Amino acid sequence: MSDYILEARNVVKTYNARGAAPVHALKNVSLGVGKGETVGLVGESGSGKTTLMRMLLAIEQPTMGEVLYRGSSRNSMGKTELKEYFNNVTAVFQNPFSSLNPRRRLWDVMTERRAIERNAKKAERRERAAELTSMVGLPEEYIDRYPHQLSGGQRQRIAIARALAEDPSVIVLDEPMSALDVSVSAQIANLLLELQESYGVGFLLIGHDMDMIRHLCHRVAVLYKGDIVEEGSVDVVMRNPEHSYTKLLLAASELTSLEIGDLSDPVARGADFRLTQPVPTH
Ligand SMILES: Nc1ncnc2c1ncn2[C@@H]1O[C@H](COP(=O)(O)OP(=O)(O)OP(=O)(O)O)[C@@H](O)[C@H]1O
Repeated sequence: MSDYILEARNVVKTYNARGAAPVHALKNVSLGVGKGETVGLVGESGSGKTTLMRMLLAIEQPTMGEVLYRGSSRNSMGKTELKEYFNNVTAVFQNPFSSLNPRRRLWDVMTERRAIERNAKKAERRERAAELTSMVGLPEEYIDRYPHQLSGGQRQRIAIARALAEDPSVIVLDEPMSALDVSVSAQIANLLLELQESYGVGFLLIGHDMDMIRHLCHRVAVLYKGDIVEEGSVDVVMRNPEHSYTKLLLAASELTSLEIGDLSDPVARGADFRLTQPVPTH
């Protein structure tokens, strides 16, 4: 048995639309995330990243192969195991402007699952929401706000807080910084590092930004036309990329670093912005 908390094993996904040729979105993909580990998943548009994410979150079923949580196949899970899987494998999506229900206050947004799964009452939910808000570096009073009263970075913090609500083992992050500007992205990256250090949560980080992947990930996998063409520790892959697409991504990131500054620069990374510091401005 592997040590992965969440794992895709030999996953194939083919989309068949009537009258069109089948789309082989995932050909035979195996990828796992261990406890407290951050795995980067990179690949060009259409390579299958979202499809793999949907399989791992059990939003869709693979055509072949399986998804396992703590070694149990999703297909053979009973009701209790499924509940544990859904509480333990959560997600943060790309766009914090569309992923939070605009008609609900933040305490309600963050603890919805607690209400459904545990029939938790309002007082308990508000208490948990206040804890979560401070875990992600926002003032507790924010729980009574609506999403539109927050900046993009603050909304993404709330989306992360919502994903943390039931103490998950793995969070799948789908390009969580892509709608944010560089300095806010750097602050969110620091928050992820701190959350991992404090709570041992594993991350699957989907993205294109090789600087961010280098900064946050232990391992990286490169998806290309539905296959993982390269996988390994970030250091090895970045220093010695083998596949031409990996080389291309790295070359592109070198160009952007020249334009926007290097993330290894502590100021550009927002390193002075820690959870222990006062209220964030973004
Ligand atoms: N429901 C679907 N029906 C048919 N084809 C689909 C469906 N979902 C995805 N595809 C196809 O599967 C392939 C992989 O798509 P996917 O969205 O997983 O790529 P991606 O790497 O996430 O791309 P992007 O970075 O643009 O989001 C694409 O060719 C896409 O058109």
